[in-house]
Amino acid sequence: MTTKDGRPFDRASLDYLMRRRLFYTPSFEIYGGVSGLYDYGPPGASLQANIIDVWRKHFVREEDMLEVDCAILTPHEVLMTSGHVDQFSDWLCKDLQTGEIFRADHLVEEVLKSRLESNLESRGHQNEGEIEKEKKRKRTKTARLNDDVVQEYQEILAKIDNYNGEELGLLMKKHDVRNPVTGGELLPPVPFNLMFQTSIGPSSNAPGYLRPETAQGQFLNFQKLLDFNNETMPFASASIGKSFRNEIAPKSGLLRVREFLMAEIEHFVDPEGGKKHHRFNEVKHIELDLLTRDVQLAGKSRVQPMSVGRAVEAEIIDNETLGYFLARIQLFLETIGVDKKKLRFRQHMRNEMAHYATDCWDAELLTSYGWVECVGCADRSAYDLSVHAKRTGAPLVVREPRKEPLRIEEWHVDLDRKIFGPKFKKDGKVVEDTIKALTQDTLKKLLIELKKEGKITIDVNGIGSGKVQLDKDLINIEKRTRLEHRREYIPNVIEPSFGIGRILYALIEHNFWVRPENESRYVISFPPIVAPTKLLIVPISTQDWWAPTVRRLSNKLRSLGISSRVDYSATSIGRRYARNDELGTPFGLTIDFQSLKDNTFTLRDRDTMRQVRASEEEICEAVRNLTEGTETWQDVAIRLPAFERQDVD
Ligand SMILES: Nc1ncnc2c1ncn2[C@@H]1O[C@H](COP(=O)(O)OP(=O)(O)OP(=O)(O)O)[C@@H](O)[C@H]1O
Repeated sequence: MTTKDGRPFDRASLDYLMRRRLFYTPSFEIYGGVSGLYDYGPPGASLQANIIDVWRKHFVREEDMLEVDCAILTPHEVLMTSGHVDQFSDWLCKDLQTGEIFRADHLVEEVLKSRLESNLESRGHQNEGEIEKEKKRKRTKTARLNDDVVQEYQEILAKIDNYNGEELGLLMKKHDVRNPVTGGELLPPVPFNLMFQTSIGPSSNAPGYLRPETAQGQFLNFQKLLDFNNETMPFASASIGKSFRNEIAPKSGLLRVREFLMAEIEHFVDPEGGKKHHRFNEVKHIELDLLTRDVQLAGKSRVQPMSVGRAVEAEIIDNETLGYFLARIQLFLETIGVDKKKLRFRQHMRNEMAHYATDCWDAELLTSYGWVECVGCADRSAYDLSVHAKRTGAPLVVREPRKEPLRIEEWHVDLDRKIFGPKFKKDGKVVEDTIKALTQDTLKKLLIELKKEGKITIDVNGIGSGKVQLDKDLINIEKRTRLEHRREYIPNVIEPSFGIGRILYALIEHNFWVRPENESRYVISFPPIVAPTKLLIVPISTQDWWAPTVRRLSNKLRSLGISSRVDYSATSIGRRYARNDELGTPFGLTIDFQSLKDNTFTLRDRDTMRQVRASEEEICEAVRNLTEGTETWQDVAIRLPAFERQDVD
């Protein structure tokens, strides 16, 4: 991977910077830490808050979404109904000898990738001495792979999210995947549920879980939200909050953790009429880099750039609403500063999706750890509302008056009560319920039988012989027409689901670079909109006489809604700027002796290190425009006089 300016990306330096400047740090570190748990320090917490702020404006406010904040502790029954208790699992395999535990799909991926890499390396060594080659072959064990095996490995890797436990077990056997450190054999993969279980209340007989996603709370409140929205469809709810997953093997810093912030949208849409979106026209020209299901099935990872309009038209993306959100996700990621060249949308393969989903795309960001899913966007159909409604009896449905009443012709059953009651006595209810539950097709067939035989026989569970005979004096079946004035349906749900920690980390990687003229000077070029601090105020020396001016400027900036920090430290201006370049602070304002005389200040741009000098009013206005995004640095540099001062240490 390379940085924005095309130089090799150096993860070790970034990791060091993250810790040193307290972007984030392992939780409970002085107790030895717990893997997969992190605390955010001041710049990290502020960056996260700013990303969330943009998210709220971009999605919730822009689309009048109904934001909710639901309980994290979730009763067992809810997650049983949603399918999480039985299915929210990853596959783990254990090394009996060492007791080590691996996540099966990640292990297969890592082992095959490393074999491919060492195969490439060994080919590169073909001209070296025979002894050297032999040593290398022994070390890497599988170094010489023939072309068929290379192709097979590549195909497996392209579909790695697609395998179930049994298939992963077979792959491990076939390709001799073992404990990478000891070479020990592993037991076949078994499912491991990712939810943290707990009990609610003192009696410990009310089992519950920490929620693994925020979605369920939104589904359970559907009817109340629909009512709040004046029964108007479509509408979306949104929620920002912590979710918890007991990951088998947390790794890659913030990318796979056990507690993380999610921002999720549940957009409820009428399943009839092709799931159109009334604002689709606004986004249909937007180009997305799509990695389609078909390309992955062919074992490839080539993206196809395509406008979202074309992709929906060609039925590559299932429907307009899903396409609309994919485009909006891209716009959001670009706004916060994600590098568009490092963004792609990967379509899920059929058996990778939940069985009820009709289509699903992940927004993946390229990081030094490879492509990482940062936003999932799925069409979950009517699954969630249907299962909760069925389990609880709550009507999670939309009832709408029809513009024109619908004429419905249907088969109807009449029973002669005078004969029915005495004939079936205590079995009457169960017989009647069974008749009521007969489908239209069955009734049609029974009518033919009734006409022909003068009687019909139906199966009834739970009574003596399991069958009852009904003759034509007792039952009448006929077609009737009724007018339906209201329509009732269960909405489908399109769900964009954002993992804020993954986005935050990828954003940092995409904006991290090193000044070519001084390799120890790191910069993070956050756009002002998300930068933890927008402006650094730097008095030229530590004396007290700057204090009134600093106070006045700070107050003024605060009243303009611009977050600033003052650096009074006794080091050189250049050092102070460099420290803030590392924090991603986009602008610096210097107060010097000239400022005390004529109330002019200099303003420095982090990325170009260029400076301008102007009056207090002009500088404050420029800072406001720059942070609100109504002006760029180039605009300001044209408008205001340049100032030449080196960033000297
Ligand atoms: N363990 C985790 N750590 C950090 N973020 C996560 C984690 N699991 C999921 N997310 C984030 O939540 C989003 C939505 O969750 P979703 O259930 O779609 O993820 P997932 O498909 O289970 O992810 P993965 O396959 O990587 O485990 C993801 O796109 C990701 O950004």
